[in-house]
Amino acid sequence: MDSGKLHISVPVSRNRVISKLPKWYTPESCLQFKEDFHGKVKGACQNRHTRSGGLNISKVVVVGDLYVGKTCLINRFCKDVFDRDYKATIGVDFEIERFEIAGVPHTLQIWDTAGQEKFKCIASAYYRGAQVIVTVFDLADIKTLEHTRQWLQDALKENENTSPNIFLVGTKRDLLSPAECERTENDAIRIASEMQAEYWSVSAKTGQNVQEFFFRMAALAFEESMLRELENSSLSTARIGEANVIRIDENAEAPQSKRTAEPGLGCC
Ligand SMILES: Nc1nc2c(ncn2[C@@H]2O[C@H](COP(=O)(O)OP(=O)(O)OP(=O)(O)O)[C@@H](O)[C@H]2O)c(=O)[nH]1
Ligand SMILES: [Mg+2]
Repeated sequence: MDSGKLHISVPVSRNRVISKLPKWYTPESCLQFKEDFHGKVKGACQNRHTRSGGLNISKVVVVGDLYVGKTCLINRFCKDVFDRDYKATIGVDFEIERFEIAGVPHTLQIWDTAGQEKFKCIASAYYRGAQVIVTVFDLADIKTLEHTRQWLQDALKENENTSPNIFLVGTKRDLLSPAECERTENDAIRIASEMQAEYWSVSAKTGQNVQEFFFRMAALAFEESMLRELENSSLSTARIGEANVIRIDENAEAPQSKRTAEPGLGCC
């Protein structure tokens, strides 16, 4: 063991293993048509060369109007549950999801923010450092789609020097007929292309497209993070541990699962 480092071997659950780059939702809604990971990333994964020693984390921030279904979407993926009763998110919550992608461990830190206006300034304090921004709207409530531009603008303001991956996600697909869904999707895809976002329609209630969306997002975030790391470490590379090994700095603050920020601090 390296001095000052603690090695923890925790297996990634079998349903979080991604071996190939997952496909887009539809070709019209997609920005990246490649069928496989970038050649440099595949090479690095095969040789298991990264600098991070396997502690590879992407921060995902989920934003959108109140009641659009952000929390339900995250809970469907992370816990495979659906709650029909509305419980507003107070400030922010977060979930940690660990994956093995192309044989390399990768973690998503998923920040679920409150849509209610009174919590906006608490939530926006957590936008900084996002590698992925997920802008969510309700397919059955068209004005929530119009508001996504503002949500994205606010999230990007806190990430000016980076280029986060952007997704636009329409929820509650189960509430719409196929014809209604198609009409709203056409509008959403137009807005997504203005935002330079990839578009997905999902239902947290039925689970439709939820895993597919999170796998695609995790894989693209992983690829970006690997490319960034390869660029930064072209001279000094270190061999990472075997897959499923996470190396944690003892001095680093350990992330806790599901933490709720205290409301009432600061400006709101
Ligand atoms: N039919 C249906 N209802 C959904 C779906 N997703 C969420 N809902 C319902 O929509 C309501 C709001 O869901 P939440 O996930 O709490 O909404 P939110 O965006 O997190 O809201 P805030 O935390 O206030 O920002 C709840 O009553 C859910 O049961 C879905 O896919 N289908
Ligand atoms: Mg919520």
